[in-house]
Amino acid sequence: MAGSESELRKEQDTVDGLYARLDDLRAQTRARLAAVRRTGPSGSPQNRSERDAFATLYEDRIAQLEAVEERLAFGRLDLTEGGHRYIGRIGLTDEEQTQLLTDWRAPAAQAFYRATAAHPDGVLRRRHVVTQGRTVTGVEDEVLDLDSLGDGEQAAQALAGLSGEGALLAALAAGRTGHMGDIVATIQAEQDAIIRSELTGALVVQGGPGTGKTAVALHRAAYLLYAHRRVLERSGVLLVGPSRTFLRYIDQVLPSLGETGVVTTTVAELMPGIVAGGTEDEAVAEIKGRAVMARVLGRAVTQRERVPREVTTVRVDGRTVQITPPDVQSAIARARRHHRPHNQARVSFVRDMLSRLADQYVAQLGWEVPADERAEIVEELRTTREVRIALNLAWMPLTPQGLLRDLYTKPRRLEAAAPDLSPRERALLARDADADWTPADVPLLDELAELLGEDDQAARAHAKADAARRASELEYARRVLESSGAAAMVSAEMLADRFAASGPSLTTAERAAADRSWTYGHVVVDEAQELSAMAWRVLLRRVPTRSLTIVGDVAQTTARAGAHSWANVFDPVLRSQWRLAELTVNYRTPAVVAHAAGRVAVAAGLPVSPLTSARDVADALRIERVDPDALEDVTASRALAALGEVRDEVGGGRVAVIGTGAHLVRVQASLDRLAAPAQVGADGEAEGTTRPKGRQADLDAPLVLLTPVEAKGLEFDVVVLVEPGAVLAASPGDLYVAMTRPTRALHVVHTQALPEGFDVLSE
Ligand SMILES: Nc1ncnc2c1ncn2[C@@H]1O[C@H](COP(=O)(O)OP(=O)(O)OP(=O)(O)O)[C@@H](O)[C@H]1O
Repeated sequence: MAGSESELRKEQDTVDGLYARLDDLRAQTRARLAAVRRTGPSGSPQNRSERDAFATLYEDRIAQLEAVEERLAFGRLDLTEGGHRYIGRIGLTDEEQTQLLTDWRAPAAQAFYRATAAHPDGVLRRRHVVTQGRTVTGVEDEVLDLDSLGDGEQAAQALAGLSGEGALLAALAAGRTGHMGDIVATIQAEQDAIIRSELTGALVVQGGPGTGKTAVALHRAAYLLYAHRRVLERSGVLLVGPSRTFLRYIDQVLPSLGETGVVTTTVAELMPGIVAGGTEDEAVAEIKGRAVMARVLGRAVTQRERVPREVTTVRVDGRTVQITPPDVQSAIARARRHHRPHNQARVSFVRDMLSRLADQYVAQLGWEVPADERAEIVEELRTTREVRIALNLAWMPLTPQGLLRDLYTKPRRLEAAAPDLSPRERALLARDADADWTPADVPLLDELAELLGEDDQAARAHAKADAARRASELEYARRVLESSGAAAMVSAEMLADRFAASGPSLTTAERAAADRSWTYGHVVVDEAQELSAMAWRVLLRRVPTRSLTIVGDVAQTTARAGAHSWANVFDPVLRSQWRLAELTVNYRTPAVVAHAAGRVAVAAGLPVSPLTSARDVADALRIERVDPDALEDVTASRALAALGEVRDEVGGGRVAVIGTGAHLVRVQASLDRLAAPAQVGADGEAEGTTRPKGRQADLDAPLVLLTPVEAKGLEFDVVVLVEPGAVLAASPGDLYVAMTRPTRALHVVHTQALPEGFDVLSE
C-alpha cells in the first residue's frame, strides 16, 4: 500500500498545504475570539448577548477545527474530465474560495465511497491517502476506468469487492482502545448508501454483529446534520443507545466528525427528573414493556374519574348545595368530550361542577345575581373544603409517579386497570412504595405524563411569550449577520439561539434534553432490538415526523421485551412508513469466529442474518475443556496471557472475559490471586482490571470482566468466553453477542458440554 516515493512526496505537499490552511483558519478564529473577548463586559445587555453569541460561535468553530486534526484528508478522486478532488473530514477553501478539500458528506465526495469499475461515476482513479499525524505514510490506488489497465490487472480489479481494501484491513487490524473510532476514510458502498439515505421516514438497518451498524448510525447522524442543517439544528437530533457505558464507548465519534450537538441518551434517562436506578427481574420488565400496558394505563387514568355513589351535601354561607351522582356523571362526560389529558380536562370538569353548584346556590337566593357576584359565589364554592374534597374524589389531579406507584402498591387498583394481565403477572408488578424506579418504568411514566398532561394554562402563556421573543431575536440576529458578514458560518436561527441562550440551557441539545415534550427532527436508535413496545411509544412521541434511523440485529436480542422481527415491531406502529436496509459484511470478527458464532446461533434457533467476513486471523478460535475446579484459574490465566500477546502485537489493546455474573465473580477472585504486579509486568496494568458489580464498566481498563448484556455493542481484541453453556442457558442471544465481540481471537474455556453448533469446531 505504500506507493512510490515520488507519489508519497507529492501527496505530502498537498497534505502540508491543507494543514497549513487549517492552521490559518484556527489562528484567524482564535484572533476573532480574542477580539470579541477584548470588548469587555460593558455595553447594553443586547450588546453583551451579541458578544457572547459570537464568542460561543468562535469557540465552537475552534473546537471543530481542532477535532479534525487526525486524518484531515484521506482520499483523492482523479476525474475522467480531468483534474482531481481531495476528500477529507471537513471542507476547506483558500482565501479566493477555491475548494481545497471536499467534506466527505458533500455530494461531490459520494463517488469516493460508491464508484466502482462497473459504475465509475466520472472517476478515473480513487486514491486512499494514509497519514499518521501530518505525515503521509502510504497511498492505495484503485483504477475505476478499467480500459486504462492491462487484461490481468483488469480481472483482479474487477474481483476486488471491498473499496480501499488495504486501508480498510489496516483499520480493522488496529488494536482496540476502548473507544470507538470513526470510519470516515473507509466507509464501504453498502454502508454509504445507508448513511446518505433520505431524511424522511423510518430507516431500519438490520445487520449481523460487526457489520458497522453503530458506525453507520453515527456517520448518518453527522451526514444528516450536514445535509439538512437548517432543519435539524433547530429541532435537534437524538441518539438513543442501550447503556451509559455504550454511550461512553461511542462518545468520540461524532466530535471527530465535527458534530457536537447531538443529544445522546438511553431510554431510562429519557424523562427529565426521573432517575431509574432500580433493577428488577427480566420477567417483570417484560410485562412492563408490553404494548397492552398503554391500555392498562389509559384505563387506570379514566378509573380516577369517578361518579360517587352518594350525594354530598355541603353548606356554604347558610345555603345548601348538593354534589349529586347524575351531575358528576354529566360533567365528566362533557369534560371528556374533547379528549384532552386528564389534568387539563379536569379544569373543565371543575368549572362545570362549580357552575352547577352556583346555579343551586343562586336558585336559593331567589333573585338574579349579576355576573361579578356570581363569580364571587363560584370562588366561595371553589374554596370550600368539602366541595374541594368531593370534586377531587371525582376527578383527582394526578402525577405520573403517584398514579404508577398506586398501581404497583394497590392490588385492587391494578386488578381493575389490568384485567388483560393474569393474577400471576399482576403479582409480579407489586413493589414497595419507596422502591426506586427501574428503566422499564420510564416508558410507563412517560405514557402517563402524556395521558395526564399538565395544567396547560401556564404552559400556553409561556409558549406565547416565547414565540414573541423568538421572533424579535430572529429579526435582530438577521440584522447582526447582515452587518457582520458572518452569514457563511452561521444561520440567523443559530445565532438567535445563541442570543436566547443564557444560564444553563445553552444549546438546542441542552434545551431538548431538559424538555419532555421536545420533538426532535431526527432520532437514531442503536441496539434497537432491545426496546420494548412501550419504549417505542416514547420514542415515536419524540419524533412526530417519523424521521428515524433504527439499527439493530434481531438475532442479538437479550431483553425479554425486545424484538425478534422488525415487521412485528413496526408494522403496527409505522405501517408503511418504514423501510429496511441490510448490512452483510462483518468487519469485526475473524471469519472463523464469526462462522462459529453463526452456527451456534442457528442451532439455538436465532434469526441470524447471513454474513461475509472481511478478514480472517490465524489461530483466532481456541477451545479448551478443563476440570471444573480449574475453570476460573484457567480463564484468568488465559486472559492475562492474551493481554500480554496483544500488547506485544499492537502495543496496547483490550481483553474481555465474558460469562455469567456468577462465573465472573470467581474469575475475578482468580485474577486477584494471579495478577500480582510482578506477573503482570512492571507497569502493573492488570490492576486496572474491572468487573461488573452493578457499576459501569471501565472502558479504559486493559482487561474487563463483563456479562454479555454489558458487552453489547462493544468490542475487544481478545475475548475469553467462560462456560458458554451457562451463557446460553440465560439467553441464546447472549451467547451470540459474547462470541462476536473479539477483533482478533476468541478463547473458549469450558467444563460443561458445549452448546450445539460448537461440536464440529472443537473436534
Ligand atoms: N467501513 C469500515 N471501515 C473500517 N472499520 C469499519 C468499517 N465498518 C465497520 N468497521 C469497524 O467494525 C467494527 C464493528 O462496527 P460496529 O460496532 O459499528 O458494528 P455493529 O454492527 O454495530 O456490531 P454489533 O451488532 O455487534 O454491535 C468497528 O470497529 C468499526 O469501526
